[in-house]
Amino acid sequence: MKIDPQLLRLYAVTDRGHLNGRSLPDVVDEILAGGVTIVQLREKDMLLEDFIREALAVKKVTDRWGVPLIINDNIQVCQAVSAAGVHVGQSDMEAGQVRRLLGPEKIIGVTAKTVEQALAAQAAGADYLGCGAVFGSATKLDTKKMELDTLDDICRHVSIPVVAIGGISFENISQLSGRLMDGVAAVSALFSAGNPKKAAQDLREKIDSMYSSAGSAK
Ligand SMILES: Cc1ncc(COP(=O)(O)OP(=O)(O)O)c(N)n1
Ligand SMILES: Cc1ncsc1CCOP(=O)(O)O
Repeated sequence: MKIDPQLLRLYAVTDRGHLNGRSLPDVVDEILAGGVTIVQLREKDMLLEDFIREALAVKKVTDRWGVPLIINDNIQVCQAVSAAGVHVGQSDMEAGQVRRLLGPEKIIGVTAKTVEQALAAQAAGADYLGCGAVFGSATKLDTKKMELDTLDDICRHVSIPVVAIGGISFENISQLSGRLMDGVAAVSALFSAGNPKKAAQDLREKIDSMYSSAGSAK
């Protein structure tokens, strides 16, 4: 397995919409100080050169913490900044094609909403899966809620690690206790927090206690 499942424990997905005047690299620095284990730069509406400039600034921070930076959807940006990998969804470039373009070393994450999609992504060379939205999401409105039993079903069918995403907060994260995913991904719980470092610390504490009582997911 290319990616240590523990790297996915607390997966931060960025959203500049939540920054309230703060700079993205600064907030990323704070959440990394709080215990985030991997960062995905997610930009839906940015010119390539701006995306690359931002990715370089964020990568400076993630490199300082020794944490991988994943780029949402954009292979060109991943290659331009030597990011650790790319995350793609079901309506983005197909995972096998991403693997052919990026080669064997880069991390490829794929969104899977069904066991069939999960198995296809794994067969195509995905290194981890993102599954949700487990609690819905106000950040991504074009996503459907995923039942927690579907999340577990996907985890049982694949050997690559799985991260749950969608509406996960300090208040509801305990509902994931005993579920089979390897980690949780969050946007608003980290990026809209008044104190992002504390938000990450609090989530990380809950996650660590979930895994110390439940043991490893697989
Ligand atoms: C870790 C993780 N899981 C799922 C997603 C969703 O990806 P996708 O389906 O491509 O949707 P967008 O993020 O592109 O809106 C993700 N980004 N990260
Ligand atoms: C990118 C993505 N994919 C499924 S839900 C989601 C957004 C999660 O954001 P939040 O943690 O704020 O609900």
